[in-house]
Amino acid sequence: MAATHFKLNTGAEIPALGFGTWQSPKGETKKAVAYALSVGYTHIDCAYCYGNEDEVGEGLKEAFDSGIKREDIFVTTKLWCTYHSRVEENLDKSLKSLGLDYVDLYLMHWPVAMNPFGNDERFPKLVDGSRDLIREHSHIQTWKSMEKLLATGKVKAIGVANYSLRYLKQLLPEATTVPAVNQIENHPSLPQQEIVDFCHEKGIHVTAYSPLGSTGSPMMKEPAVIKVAENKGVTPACVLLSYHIARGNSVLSKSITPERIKANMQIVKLDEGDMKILDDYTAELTKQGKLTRYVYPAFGVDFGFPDKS
Ligand SMILES: NC(=O)C1=CN([C@@H]2O[C@H](COP(=O)(O)OP(=O)(O)OC[C@H]3O[C@@H](n4cnc5c(N)ncnc54)[C@H](OP(=O)(O)O)[C@@H]3O)[C@@H](O)[C@H]2O)C=CC1
Ligand SMILES: O=C[C@H](O)[C@@H](O)[C@@H](O)[C@H](O)C(=O)O
Repeated sequence: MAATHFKLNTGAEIPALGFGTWQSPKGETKKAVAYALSVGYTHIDCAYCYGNEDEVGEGLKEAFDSGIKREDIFVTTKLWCTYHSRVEENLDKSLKSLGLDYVDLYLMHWPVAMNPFGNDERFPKLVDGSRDLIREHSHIQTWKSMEKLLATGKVKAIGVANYSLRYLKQLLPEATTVPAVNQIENHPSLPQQEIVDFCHEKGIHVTAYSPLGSTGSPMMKEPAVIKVAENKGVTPACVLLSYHIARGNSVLSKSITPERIKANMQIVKLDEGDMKILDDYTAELTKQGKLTRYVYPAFGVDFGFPDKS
């Protein structure tokens, strides 16, 4: 059987499969979250910048009212870039919207600070249309503020997201607390094996995001994925989600469609032969210089990912 949980460096367990909420629209998010929890998801991934945490909170409330216990659900949310100098304030806003008094995991969403006093609360821009960044506020400074949250009891663990090898190597020598998690884009078109290996070596759990290739699930059409799905008699989505668990990582999938939410709970154990087909596909893309990153917001920052540097 495939793993259902992984242990974090805090000793807590993170469910291997999580439910994503990015781009879940207003009017749909509460239903999607409540449905996901009702069919057995135990891990919900949120973020302040998704602008829908109030509806996620309503979905959580519906689940708690139905008898699901808070301690049985793993909730992650993320510090947004305009709050790098006001970390606890951003956490408090998320907790209020979510209707919770703690989250299981609090992540730095991107290792770059944006202007807290700019022309937009979440996405401030300069007159030339570029993002209004505070380049002199380093991600290490932000991490030090996040470390202080542990004593408040409002977060059970802290971690990072979108950290490349370069950024991890800058952070770790300065960190008092090793991040519990690095949440990164991951799928056979972008396995980021060097980051995964480094994180595993340092006791940092990896969570894969956009496993289906994000909006429109483009990864489901890849012939290698379809081949493994046919061999195993499962769906391409099942292969794409199971791939991470076989690599020792948790995975987040998002949907607002009830049938898909339920179908995405199917995880199977991929064997060496299945993984070889997917790894060969990655090797071929690498050879052709065709690795694909689907999520790369226009910060105008070199985050140190080799495919984007
Ligand atoms: N830390 C970070 O910076 C990031 C974190 N994340 C997190 O990871 C989560 C997952 O990643 P996300 O980018 O949303 O993308 P996913 O790879 O989960 O793909 C979501 C898309 O696939 C569709 N879909 C879902 N299941 C199926 C299925 N079984 N068959 C066909 N289509 C399907 C969804 O459609 P529909 O909803 O219409 O059903 C949606 O269009 C996010 O929601 C977020 O929580 C994601 C990106 C960045
Ligand atoms: O979590 C999902 C993504 O990182 C998302 O939060 C960003 O892409 C954001 O929309 C942005 O434009 O910076």
